[in-house]
Amino acid sequence: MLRFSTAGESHGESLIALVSGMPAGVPIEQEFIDRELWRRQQGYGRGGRMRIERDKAHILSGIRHGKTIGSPIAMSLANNDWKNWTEILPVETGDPEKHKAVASPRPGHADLAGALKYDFPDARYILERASARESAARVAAGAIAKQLLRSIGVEVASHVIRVGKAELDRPATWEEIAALQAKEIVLLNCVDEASEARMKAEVDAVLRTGDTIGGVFEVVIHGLPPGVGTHVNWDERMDGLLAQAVMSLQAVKAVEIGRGVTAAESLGSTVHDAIAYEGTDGFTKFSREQNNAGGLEGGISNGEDVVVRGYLKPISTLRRPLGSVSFETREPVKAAYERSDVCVVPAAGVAAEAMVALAVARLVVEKFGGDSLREMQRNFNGYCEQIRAY
Ligand SMILES: Cc1cc2nc3c(=O)[nH]c(=O)nc-3n(C[C@H](O)[C@H](O)[C@H](O)COP(=O)(O)O)c2cc1C
Ligand SMILES: C=C(O[C@@H]1CC(C(=O)O)=C[C@@H](OP(=O)(O)O)[C@H]1O)C(=O)O
Repeated sequence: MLRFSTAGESHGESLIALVSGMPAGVPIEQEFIDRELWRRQQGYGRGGRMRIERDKAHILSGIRHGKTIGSPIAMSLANNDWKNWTEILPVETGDPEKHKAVASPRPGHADLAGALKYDFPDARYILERASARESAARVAAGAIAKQLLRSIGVEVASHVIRVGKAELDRPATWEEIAALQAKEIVLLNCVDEASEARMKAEVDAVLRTGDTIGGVFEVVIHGLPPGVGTHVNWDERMDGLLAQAVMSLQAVKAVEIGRGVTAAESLGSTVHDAIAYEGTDGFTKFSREQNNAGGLEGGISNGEDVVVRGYLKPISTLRRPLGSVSFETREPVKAAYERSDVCVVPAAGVAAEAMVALAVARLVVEKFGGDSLREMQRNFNGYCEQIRAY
């Protein structure tokens, strides 16, 4: 089974990503992993920390001569900011005078719930792990999954469709979304310049007022054949697995598959994607004129693009903080503020691509099996032949 986990705290020495269950023989480009890490660091509205970090994956195991060898893949990512925290957060017993307490919990962050749960007098050790710094390790792991998917022609990409009240005002094509991944400057990762300008204005407004803003990103999986995922068990449905994968990202508060949200207020006759048999150059001759289902029916891919949206709440650390209570005195105080991002929708979209790629790669490995890439590709090609001849 393809699995992954991460370790590391925001201001610790490094992050770790561990991916196991990858078939042997998958070509892995270091440059691609680092490019994905770079993409996650972009976006208009990020805070001072992104000027300190230059994320790069250091491969520790599982890859030799540019290919996976079937053993677990371990990668480390250095935190450049660590050197500024070695005295404040030493591994060995430290000087209590140097401890930098987070003594007034931030509404919306993990501070209060975490301090209560783990029995800490302040929230420092909670935010260290709750921080979305961890999503960098997910992106390194996701870059491995993406390279596996690429070897059977499956691509994953994302774009931003909303920042605050500014919305992308037209549908985006796969080609436009895919082209965004190659862009050198990522403002708000939007396919439409005029919409992006309106999104930027939303960020500028909160930068002025000391507030923060959320939004919506969309992840698209392109080139997946029908039949991945299953209806037979609740915990094997692809829609459920994608929802969990994306919802687990920091600040994501809702996940939508296809037109899931507006479908709830629409009629069946307009929502469902009528089936035709037109002889296209797809996996089969069955086709659809629209894709409101977002490529999934019964938790199974249906051959259309799989479309997953993630809804982000506004960032919880505010330059103009909300009311809180001091852990020490129990008196009303303003919530803690050191520095913060104000908008992370593009970055969250890149992290969600990684989560989606990992979830789909797991299902692909389950379906097509394979200790080696050649074995997996043979099974994949045989299956494609079978559904073509259906
Ligand atoms: C890429 C990214 C960057 C983030 N940066 C910040 C930040 O600078 N400040 C902050 O308070 N929250 C930030 N967050 C959100 C918090 O990590 C998140 O709200 C917190 O861990 C609580 O989890 P929850 O919102 O999922 O409940 C970021 C989230 C993402 C995805
Ligand atoms: C470090 C990253 O994001 C961090 C996520 C984050 C949070 O609370 O989630 C808080 C900020 O950290 P700091 O307090 O050190 O500025 C962000 O910069 C990153 O995305 O790589």
